[in-house]
Amino acid sequence: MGRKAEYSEKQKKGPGRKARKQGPPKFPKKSFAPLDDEDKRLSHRQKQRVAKREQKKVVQKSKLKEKRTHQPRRQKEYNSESEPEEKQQAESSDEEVPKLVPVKKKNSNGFTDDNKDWLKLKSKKQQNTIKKHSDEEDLDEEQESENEFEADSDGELEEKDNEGTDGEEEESIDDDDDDDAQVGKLDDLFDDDEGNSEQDVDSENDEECATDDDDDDDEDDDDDDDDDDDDKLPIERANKKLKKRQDKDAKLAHEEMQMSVDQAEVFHLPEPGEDADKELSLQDVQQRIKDITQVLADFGKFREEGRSRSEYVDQLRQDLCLYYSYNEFLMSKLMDIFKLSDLMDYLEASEVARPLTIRTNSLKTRRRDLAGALINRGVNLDPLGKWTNVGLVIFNSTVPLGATPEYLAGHYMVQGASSMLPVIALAPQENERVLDMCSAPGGKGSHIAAVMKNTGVLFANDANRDRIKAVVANFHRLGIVNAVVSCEDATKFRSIMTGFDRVLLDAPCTGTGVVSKDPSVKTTKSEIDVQRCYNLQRKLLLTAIDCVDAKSATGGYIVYSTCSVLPEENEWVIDYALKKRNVKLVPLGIDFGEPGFTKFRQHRYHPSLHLSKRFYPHTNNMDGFYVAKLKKFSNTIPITKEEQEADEKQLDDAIASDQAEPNTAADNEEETIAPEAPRKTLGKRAGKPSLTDVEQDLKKKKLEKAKTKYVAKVFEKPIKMTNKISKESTSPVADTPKVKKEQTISQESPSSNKKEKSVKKEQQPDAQKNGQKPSSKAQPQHKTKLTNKLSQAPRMDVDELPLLEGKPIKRQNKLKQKSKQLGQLTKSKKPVDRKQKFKK
Ligand SMILES: C[S@@+](CC[C@H](N)C(=O)[O-])C[C@H]1O[C@@H](n2cnc3c(N)ncnc32)[C@H](O)[C@@H]1O
Repeated sequence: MGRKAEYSEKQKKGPGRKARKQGPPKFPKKSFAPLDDEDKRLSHRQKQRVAKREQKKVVQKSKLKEKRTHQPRRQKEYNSESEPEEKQQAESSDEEVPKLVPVKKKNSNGFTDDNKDWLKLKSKKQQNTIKKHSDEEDLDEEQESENEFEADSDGELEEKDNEGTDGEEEESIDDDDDDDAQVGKLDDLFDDDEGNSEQDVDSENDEECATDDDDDDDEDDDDDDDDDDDDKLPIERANKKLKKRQDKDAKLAHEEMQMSVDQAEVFHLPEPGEDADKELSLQDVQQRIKDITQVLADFGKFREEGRSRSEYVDQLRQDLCLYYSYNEFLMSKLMDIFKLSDLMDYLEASEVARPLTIRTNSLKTRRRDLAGALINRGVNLDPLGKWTNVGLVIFNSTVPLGATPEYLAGHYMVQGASSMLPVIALAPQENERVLDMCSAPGGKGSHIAAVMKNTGVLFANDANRDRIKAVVANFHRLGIVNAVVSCEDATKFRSIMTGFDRVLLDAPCTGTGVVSKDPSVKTTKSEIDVQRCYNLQRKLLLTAIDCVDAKSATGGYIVYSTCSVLPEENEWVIDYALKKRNVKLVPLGIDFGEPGFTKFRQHRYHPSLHLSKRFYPHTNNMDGFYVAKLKKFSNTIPITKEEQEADEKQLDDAIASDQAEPNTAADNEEETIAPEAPRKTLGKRAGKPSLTDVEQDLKKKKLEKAKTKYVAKVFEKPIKMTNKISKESTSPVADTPKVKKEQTISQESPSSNKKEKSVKKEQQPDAQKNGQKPSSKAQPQHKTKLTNKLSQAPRMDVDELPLLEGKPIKRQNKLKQKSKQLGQLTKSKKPVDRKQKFKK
């Protein structure tokens, strides 16, 4: 492109020149113009280089020829020592060039290329001595490569040289077969270039030395590589060099990592009692949990010398208890159930509340309509999952879900996702006879009735008289009309009614699966609680099986469920029933959840137990739950009547002893449940997954204790009201605690303080409390009567009253009412004169 420069004389300027085509560009003469012939004269040094290059090319061509024509001769010539002579000959005649081939055959390391694979120099010294022999040759080669380098920088020259030699090369190649020529040419170039590349290789080695001065191991390899490099093109050499460097870097990085791993600080497991000396923060504990987890993950690698696995596990258990506020018993159980990684996930998930879910009451509305109505009220919701067509998950709401018009109209039930699973597994049919053995507060029972479309008969039973009220209330609200509600001890139900198509046993349990809802489970459960539940559950399950008719046309199924994750309350119970009755496990018809255990520690269960399912908060985002479905295939009992009676007796004894056993729960409850007393459990919120029986007992005890305290405060005060009141009151020892008690009361219920004071004045002293014999029998009887009345009064625990009915608000008022009633009751009995006497 562009115009050609013209170096002739300037054109004369004249008229009309602007209209003419613009002339070629003009340069100052000879500034950028090509050199004339006289200017092409080479300097002395350049001429030398050109001569050298010519000479080299001739040598290369001769070598090429020699290779192809005298291949066998090579070996001989390699051994030849007459290099200088041969070199001279090669310079003198092209025909004699083949004889010169040995010049390049012996490489700088002193052995032939053919042997280089197995020969290696032992030391650099040896290498140097061998090098000396080829010094002369090397000098030449160095000179050549230097020339080449200079020529590279002198582009024009090189181009010219190549042009000059191309013809010759082509000629020599034409002599041979084309393919051979190509292959041969390349091979030979690689063979012959040893001298040429010497300088490059040296410089390369220098570089490497600079970077890896102390890398002696690599030295030999490098030397070997040098030989190869001699045969390579510059770009190949550069590539190889780069690769070599990368390999070295990778090797170094690996070594460094290995060193850092080896030198990594070994986690120090604290000695027993070491923690007592220092103050541990929660972060420290958390870090230690992480460290121990890491050690246990690769015990062989990270363990501290002389420490056993059990020591680490013990420390981990302690730390987990501390961090997540569990007692050691429950933490040990969980550590047995879950793998370490799963355990962490489970514990973490249990710290977080599960999503709030509701179940559409299909007797009154459709899920779509309900969702629309609630969305209009500012509820953000979604269908719960594909597995249910009635569940909705609530993300957030601007209105309380237990007080919406839809709730009050019975369009939905607030119910945990896991609570829907047992009914899905039970799959009740229309017009069947179904028994819900432990029904209160009626979450699953109402679900059953809805699935049955209010047809057939649902028997909803619960042993707890108070809780059964919640069942009635919920059934009314939800429009259930096919239910018979009973309040019986379900263990005796086989003598009440049998022949059911299906039975649901949502058994009382320890509630270890619902710690996110009730964190007290973490610290209150003990071995005895588990044992107690296990015994009751076994008895209830055998009864449930006995109540089912194996010949039912549509059913013959029993579903067993708990909100516990302990195998003792789940797989153990089912395994027991499989042995004692003609039942088999069948699939639940739920396609998620973990399979039930077929073995747990040293225990082995029936293989079909994998058909039962476990649901976990960390895997299913629902409360820990267990569901098993049994099919009764025969109404006969596979054990003899004696065995059956023996089993019954054994279970009864176990249950009785469990009840007599003092509660070892961490709250130091002193009271025990009377064996003959019905296992009255305290209320739960409607729709909330059920609390365990044991837990309910615990709550009951707490509540009763609180109430007893309250009553005692009211009725103990009259202790001071004896005739010796004035004497006693003067005694500082006797007075002090009483004053304290009064203060406590006034703090707790200021409104009733006056009445209490007046009661105190009138009441006779509690002789037993004072260590004296009671003066009259009537007084304790009266007290007992009132206490019993109180204990029979509806429980005031928040959980007892269905949250969704908004009753908890009344709790305080009820207490006040009760105190008022008591006050009035005692007031009416006050003799006036005593009051006046006291005033004086
Ligand atoms: C897990 S809850 C049932 C929850 C219920 N299925 C629901 O979905 O709302 C266990 C129930 O078993 C009851 N229960 C405990 N022992 C019982 C017994 N021997 N007979 C009948 N019911 C009993 C408790 O009162 C408690 O309400």
